[in-house]
Amino acid sequence: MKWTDKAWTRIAPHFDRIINLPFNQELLQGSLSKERFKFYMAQDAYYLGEFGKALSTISGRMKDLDQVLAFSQFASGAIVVERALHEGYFKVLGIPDQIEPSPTCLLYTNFLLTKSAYSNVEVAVAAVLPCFWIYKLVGDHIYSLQDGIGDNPYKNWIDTYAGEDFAKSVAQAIEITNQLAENSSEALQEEMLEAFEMATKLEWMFWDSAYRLEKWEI
Ligand SMILES: Cc1ncc(CO)c(N)n1
Repeated sequence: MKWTDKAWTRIAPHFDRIINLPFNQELLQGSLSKERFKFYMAQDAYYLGEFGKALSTISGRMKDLDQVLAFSQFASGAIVVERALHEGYFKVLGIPDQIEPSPTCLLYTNFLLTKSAYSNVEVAVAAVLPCFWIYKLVGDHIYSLQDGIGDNPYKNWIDTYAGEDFAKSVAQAIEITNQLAENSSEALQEEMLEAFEMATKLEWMFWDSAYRLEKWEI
């Protein structure tokens, strides 16, 4: 059994909960409030910058040069999307350039940065995989279900993650993770599963926190 099959079994119930989150249901219907989308966009721009740094760190820790290249391309991809948000949605929605990360956003990005720097590189790769895989599946799900996509104000955003370019990166990330897992001990594979599950939960929390417009209590 491939590592990613085991990983999927582990997170399947979390994935159902992600699909059913009010944020994603309303995004799909196009009824999500501007305020919530704006909050999400600002937090996601912060997230993408830190995610890019984590991917870059992983790139430098890889042995295989094809994998160094793949992760450095993923890193630039994340920063390119961050820049596009700044030039597109930030201007349209009136989001300030300096963003204070919400508690959940800080928790998630710090989790990724810590794993990428201090865990075995196999675990680091497993920790970033949900950022690819979950977004692809959520993007595809929303894309396939929504009626009259032309009318959805969030069409551009949905297209980013249901598109061909992102699909290629996701397939590559999945393949690399399986290659690394094949050469890892049972114990290391289990550690990879734990990191993968934790990141999946953090993805759930990220959408949930945006819907709640999460604030610092102090
Ligand atoms: C929180 C989050 N996870 C994953 C992605 C896609 O890489 C994104 N844009 N935002």
